[in-house]
Amino acid sequence: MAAQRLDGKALAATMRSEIAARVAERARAGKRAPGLAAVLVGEDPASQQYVKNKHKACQDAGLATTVHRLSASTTQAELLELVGRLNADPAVHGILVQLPLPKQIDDGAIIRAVSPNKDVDCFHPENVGLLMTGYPRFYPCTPHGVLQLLTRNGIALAGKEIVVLGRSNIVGKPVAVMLMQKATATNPAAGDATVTVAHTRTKNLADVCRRADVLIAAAGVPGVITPDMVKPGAAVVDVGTNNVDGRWLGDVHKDVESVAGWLSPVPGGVGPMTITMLLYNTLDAAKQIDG
Ligand SMILES: Nc1nc2c(c(=O)[nH]1)N[C@@H](CN(C=O)c1ccc(C(=O)N[C@@H](CCC(=O)O)C(=O)O)cc1)CN2
Ligand SMILES: [Mg+2]
Repeated sequence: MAAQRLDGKALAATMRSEIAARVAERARAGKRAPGLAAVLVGEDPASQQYVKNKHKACQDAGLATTVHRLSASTTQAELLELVGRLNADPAVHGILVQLPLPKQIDDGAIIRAVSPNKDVDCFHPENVGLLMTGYPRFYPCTPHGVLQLLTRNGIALAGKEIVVLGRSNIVGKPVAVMLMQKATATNPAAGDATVTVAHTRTKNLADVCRRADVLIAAAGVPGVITPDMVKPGAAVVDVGTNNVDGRWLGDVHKDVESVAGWLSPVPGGVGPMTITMLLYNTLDAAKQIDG
């Protein structure tokens, strides 16, 4: 039997209208619109598309959004100067600097320069520390999108065996932390699950993955998860967005569809949820800053 679809496009549409309703409510109460400043350095086509999609999603939900486009030859000092101005601007509640940055710029220096109160990507070490200790200021967008996609489709996580394939700072590490943490009133997006992180040096990868009730594929390698690596009936979340010859391919091989119980598609799974959780964080930042 074919796996049930974890439809990120549909859930994103539902959640974006929920966010739009809350933004409209704030406007009726005389509050300023949550403001997102997106910074794009260079001409990478995928990054341009992601920023365009983020900008449009913000506009559609009633957020105030500006895109700052800088040339590929921008210096680190120039970018730091822009980030400093955005940190000081009261109309800006959230700042996102699209990654990757050109090689002359140290990503870490820019991430650390964004005010932690406006860090809607949740990349700043202060926010990573808060997340790690169970007192999140924000949740990182892709990991939060993965949790929402599972829980809002009725997939319970507490006590489950979850395998995360990938250990990046943006996805693998934070999603593993969120999935293993205890859910509390101040940390609701937590899985209470038993989590294993697998990566390029993992021995017997297929055996490890086959233990999973929930498998999160975030390796960045097209088709790396094959049917023999999946427990029949497992929920499989594909975080891979690999552009191969102009087509979007996930990390999960198409034949997994006949083994998994649930499967998120690429495109239309985690990607739209990542953008939605950015809107969620920008609204949250506005609440934290303006009340
Ligand atoms: N500052 C950030 N940089 C990057 C992040 C991030 O969260 N913050 N994540 C990735 C890229 N990313 C968001 O920026 C992202 C990737 C993919 C998608 C998406 O919607 N993908 C589509 C397929 C592509 C398409 O149709 O355009 C999908 O899966 O349906 C959204 C956001 C690295 N950089
Ligand atoms: Mg760099």
